Amino acid sequence: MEYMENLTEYVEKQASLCQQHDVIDKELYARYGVKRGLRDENGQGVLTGLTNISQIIAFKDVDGQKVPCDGQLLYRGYDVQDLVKGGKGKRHIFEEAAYLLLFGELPTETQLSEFSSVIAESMNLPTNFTRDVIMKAPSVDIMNSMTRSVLTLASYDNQATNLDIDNVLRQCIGLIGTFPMMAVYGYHAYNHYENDGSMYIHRPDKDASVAENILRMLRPDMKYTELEARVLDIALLLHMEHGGGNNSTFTTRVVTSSGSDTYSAIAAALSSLKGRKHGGANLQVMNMMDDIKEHIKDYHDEEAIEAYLDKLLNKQAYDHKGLIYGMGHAVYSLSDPREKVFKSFVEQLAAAKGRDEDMTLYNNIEKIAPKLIAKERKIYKGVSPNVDFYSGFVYEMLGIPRELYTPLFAVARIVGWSAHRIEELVTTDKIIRPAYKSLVKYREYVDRDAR
Ligand SMILES: CC(=O)SCCNC(=O)CCNC(=O)[C@H](O)C(C)(C)COP(=O)(O)OP(=O)(O)OC[C@H]1O[C@@H](n2cnc3c(N)ncnc32)[C@H](O)[C@@H]1OP(=O)(O)O
Ligand SMILES: O=C([O-])CC(=O)C(=O)O
Repeated sequence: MEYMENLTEYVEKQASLCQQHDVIDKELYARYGVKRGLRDENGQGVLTGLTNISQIIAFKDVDGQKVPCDGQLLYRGYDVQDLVKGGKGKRHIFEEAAYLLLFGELPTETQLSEFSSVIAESMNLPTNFTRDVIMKAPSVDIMNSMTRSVLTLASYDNQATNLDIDNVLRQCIGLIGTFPMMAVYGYHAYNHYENDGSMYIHRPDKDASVAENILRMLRPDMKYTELEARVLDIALLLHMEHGGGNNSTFTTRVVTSSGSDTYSAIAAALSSLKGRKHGGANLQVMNMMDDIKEHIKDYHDEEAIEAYLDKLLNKQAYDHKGLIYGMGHAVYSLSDPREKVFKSFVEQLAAAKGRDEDMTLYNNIEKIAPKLIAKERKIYKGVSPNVDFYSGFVYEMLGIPRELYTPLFAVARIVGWSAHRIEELVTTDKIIRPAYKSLVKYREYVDRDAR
């Protein structure tokens, strides 16, 4: 107790030194031509690599001018919206896109069936891993629990550091198969030990798809409807991949480039994804919506909604960070195509589940927030709702607990991380090491007794 009090006092005193010595005038970035966040104001990222895995389109060329356009996302050249349409009425949509991202081609029926079986067979953790690792020190933060599980899996792999492509592929497939278990079992352990809920550890069904198995392992009765599994399958497809530059994939590539092992690279990627400005935003959106609902009684009252959002931007509401979660994107301008797909079925789902009033609130935020952000921040490329805006609402309607929203993002994105790790190993083989302009001025050393 005394130690903690002393430490609190000490860090409060010392933190001001960090503030004083670590602040850098934003003007200097422009003066030295350094791009904050490695992007220019139009969202154009500093080029750091080449990739064949996916493409994000946010601008088009009109008479030699670069102009913002509706967003488009291509997985190995195929538009995700076409992948969603092509998967209509089918199972294994996630597995199909995973095959495409990992191996570069759409699978034939036989290839898909073989791959889906391999993934289902890979839903298999080492003996007692659930008891010894996942159930130990359970936490509300399932992303941390998954990270710990991933790092611990390395101890069970006698080829953990082998970087041969077949070995890395084996490890990646193993992680694609076990991520849903780490996430769902991690939740059940937390729910039991920290939340006084019941704990059930259902084994995955080898004949079920990844989406079906998530619902099966999550629910006490292991039951789900075809529609629920299909919606989750599509949600996973939409979250699988987003270029090499998104924070968690770039993390994967950076760690991979140093020659580190698969478990370490993926643990780092998980640590990145959970951040509130990246994959963690889906949880923040829902918590922010709770706060909005507490303060706004009439969801049709656009003036009241605007006033609340204005408070958010001015750090006077919710978490006082000045962000409207689920809005804005580092690259997209007019729209995020994934949000559009979500929206197309979220409306039907909301009507079926009697959530029309909530839908009205979402619609109004979607209409008002971009204009307000554009007014109060310097946005040069346009701002629109992103993939995280509706995903939490969809998961809520599927009865999925909030603790699993960001982990579900990881369950999908492990495929993109895997594809990029393999591409980095196959093709680049050069350590990533960008430069920082140093503002340091040389100082003569001062003896301790003379300071
Ligand atoms: C899966 C994903 O990762 S999708 C993104 C999920 N994240 C969120 O939803 C969190 C809310 N959104 C954001 O914080 C941002 O839009 C980000 C992090 C996604 C992108 O940020 P940036 O790359 O800085 O975007 P951009 O260059 O267009 O932003 C310009 C300015 O507007 C601000 N801005 C952008 N979006 C928002 C927002 N939703 N709320 C408040 N301010 C915003 C930025 O912070 C930036 O301010 P700054 O110049 O003072 O740093
Ligand atoms: O691309 C980004 O910066 C963030 C994003 O949408 C994703 O990773 O899906």
